[in-house]
Amino acid sequence: MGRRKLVVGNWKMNGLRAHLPQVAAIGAEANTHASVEVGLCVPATLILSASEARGGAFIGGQDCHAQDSGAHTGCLSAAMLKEVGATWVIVGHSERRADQHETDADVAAKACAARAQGLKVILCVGESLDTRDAGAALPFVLSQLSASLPQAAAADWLSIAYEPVWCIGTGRIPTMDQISEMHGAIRAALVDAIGADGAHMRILYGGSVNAANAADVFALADVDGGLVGGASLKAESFGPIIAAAAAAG
Ligand SMILES: O=C[C@H](O)COP(=O)(O)O
Repeated sequence: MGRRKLVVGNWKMNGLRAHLPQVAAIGAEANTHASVEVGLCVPATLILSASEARGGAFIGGQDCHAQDSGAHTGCLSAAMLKEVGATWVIVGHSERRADQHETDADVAAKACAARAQGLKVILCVGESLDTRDAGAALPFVLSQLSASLPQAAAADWLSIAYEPVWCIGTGRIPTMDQISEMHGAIRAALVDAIGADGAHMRILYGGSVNAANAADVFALADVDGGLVGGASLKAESFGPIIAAAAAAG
């Protein structure tokens, strides 16, 4: 469907100013693979300086509040992220769903708030190991997707990341058949929910993506790139993942 590969690093709660040379190196890597859209979602404290060092990569935040402003101590609005240089934001990461008890409705509201500020959004979904082992991964993820999908969802500003919780930071990934099955089901659900534009929306795989498995994952039909945690912290590990996306076309 002509979907451009999208590879995004999520630095989570990692990175100080001393790590900015890695942003520059990854940005330079992005420039050598123009067929791939590359981004880094860094800690909010680094967004401004990372935006100045970003090269060919975009800079994003890792969460935003659903409100534009107000009495929400410690929270950041989409407008605040945008003001310091973010052009994308992740919402609904499983770590926030677990640690901050974010609901599907919260996630949908955050996505809408980001969209209202002109930010592009990566919306995360994914099942736990218990759910996978119970044979309920597909209905769980599709239900989560349906309930988290924001109003006016469209491929030009929204991407979906399928991140099985049991694969995040564990070194485990699903089988290629399991990834294909889930991404195909998400694709069908998107077309069902928003119509033909659902065929253009990018669906990323996330969870222990590394240089050794990226080529196989990115070659799958409905995998349009990756959301990468640990391996995105350094150009030497993220660069080969970007290159694998470029090779997969
Ligand atoms: O947002 C990224 C994911 O949680 C994946 O993290 P990971 O690549 O360290 O497993």
